[in-house]
Amino acid sequence: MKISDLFQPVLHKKFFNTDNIDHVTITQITSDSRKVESGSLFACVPGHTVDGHDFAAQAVQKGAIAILCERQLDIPVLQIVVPNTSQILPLIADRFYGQPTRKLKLIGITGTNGKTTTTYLIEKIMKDYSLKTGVIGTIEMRIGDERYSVENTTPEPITLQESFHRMVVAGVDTAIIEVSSHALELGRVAGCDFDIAGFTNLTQDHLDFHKDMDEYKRAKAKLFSRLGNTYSFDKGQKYAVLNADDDCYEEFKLATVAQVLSYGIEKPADVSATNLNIQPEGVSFVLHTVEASMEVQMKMTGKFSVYNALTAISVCLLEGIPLSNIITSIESVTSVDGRFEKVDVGQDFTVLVDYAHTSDSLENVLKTIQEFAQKRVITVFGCGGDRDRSKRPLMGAVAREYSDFTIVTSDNPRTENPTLILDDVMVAFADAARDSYIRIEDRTEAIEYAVNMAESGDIILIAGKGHETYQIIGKIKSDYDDRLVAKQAILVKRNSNG
Ligand SMILES: CC(=O)N[C@H]1[C@@H](OP(=O)(O)OP(=O)(O)OC[C@H]2O[C@@H](n3ccc(=O)[nH]c3=O)[C@H](O)[C@@H]2O)O[C@H](CO)[C@@H](O)[C@@H]1O[C@H](C)C(=O)N[C@@H](C)C(=O)N[C@H](CCC(=O)O)C(=O)O
Ligand SMILES: Nc1ncnc2c1ncn2[C@@H]1O[C@H](COP(=O)(O)OP(=O)(O)OP(=O)(O)O)[C@@H](O)[C@H]1O
Ligand SMILES: N[C@H](CCC[C@H](N)C(=O)O)C(=O)O
Ligand SMILES: [Mg+2]
Repeated sequence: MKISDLFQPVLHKKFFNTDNIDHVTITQITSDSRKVESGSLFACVPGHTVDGHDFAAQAVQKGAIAILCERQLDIPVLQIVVPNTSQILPLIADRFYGQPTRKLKLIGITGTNGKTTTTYLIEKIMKDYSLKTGVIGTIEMRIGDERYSVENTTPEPITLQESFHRMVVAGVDTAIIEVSSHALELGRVAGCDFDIAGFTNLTQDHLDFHKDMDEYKRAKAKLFSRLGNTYSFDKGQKYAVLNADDDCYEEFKLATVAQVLSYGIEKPADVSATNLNIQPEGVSFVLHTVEASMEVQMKMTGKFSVYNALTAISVCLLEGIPLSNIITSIESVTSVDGRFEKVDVGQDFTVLVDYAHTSDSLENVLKTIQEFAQKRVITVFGCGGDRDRSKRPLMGAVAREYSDFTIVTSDNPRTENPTLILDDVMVAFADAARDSYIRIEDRTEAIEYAVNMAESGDIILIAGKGHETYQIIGKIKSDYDDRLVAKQAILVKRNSNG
């Protein structure tokens, strides 16, 4: 694409080291010098760890023919200087890839918990209705049935727009993406033309990145405040799907010019659920929409699953999918990878692996388990390193309150000292009965301990890593899967018991 076309709408730009930009054509945009190919535009982004400007010379050596930067650099190559590269990048990425989100229906789901599950439910309903879908989120990117790995829940803008472009080429009708608060704060989704924005809930997480809960909330609010008033009106009506039971409801409703469809269980809402019956094998409820009331029998369980279902049902109703089709699809979903996933090799106790990594999600999952637990609940969990420190004692307190026995262990310590992370969690156990908890830093040993102590009818919850297939210690990412470790521990226990 011609540089002159790419930058045509960008204000406050200055070109250096060129007499005429009309003939300069670039073949790729990247903000990572390691990914530069011949003919690239390299965008220098000041990051949290390093400054992309320091890699400009390297990028040119690798074949970059133009640099987008915030200050003129002493390198003899075409430079486009703008006040803030991070702000411009999403817009030119969108332009470079042919404004793909104007050619797709785009659904964004934000909130602290439930994004992955909700996007999965929406995908299932749409696929069953013969729509071609694309999904981007924590676990992976999917285009139709093809799966691709991702680095972030919401990728940086170039990868994001390139992914949408691939979806357009593949004939996708609707893209469904998880929109993280990091993405909203860092402007990763600024080039996206959302049609529907959905909100799950807001509870504490990521306070290492956001200054406080207010700032975290403001980041989430951006998805709704920008919906329908910043980018393009050509695709038709915009909708916000909001959780009437969440404290943010009124604020987000006021923040958006889009039409609001509300859902809820406690408060009156356009789409609501009553008569919840939570069982180990699923939850049933009566669904009410403006159209009808009907009984729904989900194979996923817990009140939180009903919330996720309500969000997905609301989004799909707005997309014009018949209610009966929606319900049939919702009822057919058994589980989402690593969410309340059973590890079953015929043992006489239950083992559940779940991605709960916040105090709210842990509480939801444990409360659900308590609804049907007959014997002891044994919880194995830890907290990630280089992440919100203040959630550690909160998760500890939740585990302590809702478990008969807690095993505190490691979960991706990253560059932090695992012992000190566990110390932060253990604050919650300062005055707990000595026989109600243990700390075992090594996660495999912790899981083995839980399996070995389990008796018939007990329930073990292994929380925090869910679908993850790795453990990050220091900067080393090694293969690790709670489900495989638990399976192995059960088999060893069985063999040693004869
Ligand atoms: C805090 C945060 O979001 N960090 C993201 C950010 O990293 P950073 O600011 O540290 O970047 P940096 O390493 O300083 O590099 C600055 C620039 O120099 C470039 N560079 C760097 C090195 C080099 O050799 N050459 C080079 O060109 C980099 O490509 C970058 O453009 O930019 C990187 C490149 O786009 C991201 O991969 C990285 O996400 C990291 C991996 C991360 O862990 N992010 C998490 C916190 C995150 O975003 N999480 C959310 C929510 C998760 C949830 O759902 O709960 C998510 O959406 O994933
Ligand atoms: N609606 C909900 N409310 C509260 N907790 C939930 C909800 N849905 C799921 N959970 C819990 O939160 C965990 C994470 O769910 P999910 O992966 O769907 O959320 P997410 O928002 O995508 O998380 P992340 O921010 O890590 O991407 C689940 O394993 C479950 O324990
Ligand atoms: N997307 C979340 C996942 C946390 C999962 C947990 N296993 C951890 O590593 O803390 C994050 O990066 O904060
Ligand atoms: Mg997710």
